Amino acid sequence: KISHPTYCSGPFDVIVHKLSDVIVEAEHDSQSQHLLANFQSYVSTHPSTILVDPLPAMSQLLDRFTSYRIMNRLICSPPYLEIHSVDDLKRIKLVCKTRVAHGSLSHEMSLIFSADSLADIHPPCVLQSFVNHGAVLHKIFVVGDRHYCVERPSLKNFPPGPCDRKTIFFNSHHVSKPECSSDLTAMDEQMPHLLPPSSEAVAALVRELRVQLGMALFGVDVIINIHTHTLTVIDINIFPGYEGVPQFFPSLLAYIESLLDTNSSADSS
Ligand SMILES: Nc1ncnc2c1ncn2[C@@H]1O[C@H](COP(=O)(O)OP(=O)(O)OP(=O)(O)O)[C@@H](O)[C@H]1O
Ligand SMILES: [Mg+2]
Repeated sequence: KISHPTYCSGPFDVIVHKLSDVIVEAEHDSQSQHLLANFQSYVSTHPSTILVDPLPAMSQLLDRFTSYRIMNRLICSPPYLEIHSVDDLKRIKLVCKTRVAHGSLSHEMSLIFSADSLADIHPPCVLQSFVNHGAVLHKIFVVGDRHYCVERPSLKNFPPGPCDRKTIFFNSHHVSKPECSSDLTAMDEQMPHLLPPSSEAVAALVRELRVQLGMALFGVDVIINIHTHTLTVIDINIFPGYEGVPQFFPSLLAYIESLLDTNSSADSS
């Protein structure tokens, strides 16, 4: 619609958009490229229009190579696997995720249980250590300077030690959507419910991520390691579906108002 002259006329004070699909499609589709170019040119020729969120910042989250590097910078350590003995190669547990982080194919994942099974992966992809977390995912939804935490089902624990399991292929949306139930999320053993992450830790994480990403609307998926109780970020999402967050629209409006206030006081000074 943006390419239509009447939609471009504005003037707009603030633009909130969800162009993630278009950015992904623009890789191979000229109509999407055209739409993005029009959008960018509107933004460049209207510097007083506030854009939530800038396209380059969003693009970072569409590529797991980039977004996982940002995620890792938070704790300032490169990812590594400790391989103490040849036996360790038989007990690795990895989650394999596609490089592209958005769109239907991006949710096709696999769990790898041995070095031999690395033959099952389809690059480009990331391999992340699988962390036992008691099948509870904490989704944090960020809306400007506010954020909300929602609990969701998640992958169950897998016993430590060597195992000869074959690769498990799964679709992430079949394990962590609000109402979904799957064999992969049903815990076999009684697992004491871990405390949710502390609100201070979550607030600090969100603050840091907002700076690193330069974005206002995004989601962070965190789990709690059942062995170390460490808060662990496993994924960052572009403009997530804010279902389960009834405060989304009021918060978005409050955020937009605060942007406009800041803008008008900057104009008058
Ligand atoms: N490192 C990990 N350790 C344990 N479980 C993991 C790990 N990474 C992902 N998972 C499990 O896989 C699910 C999907 O992971 P992820 O959030 O990366 O996928 P996604 O397709 O981006 O999903 P969404 O769009 O809901 O964020 C998580 O909800 C969690 O249950
Ligand atoms: Mg995700």
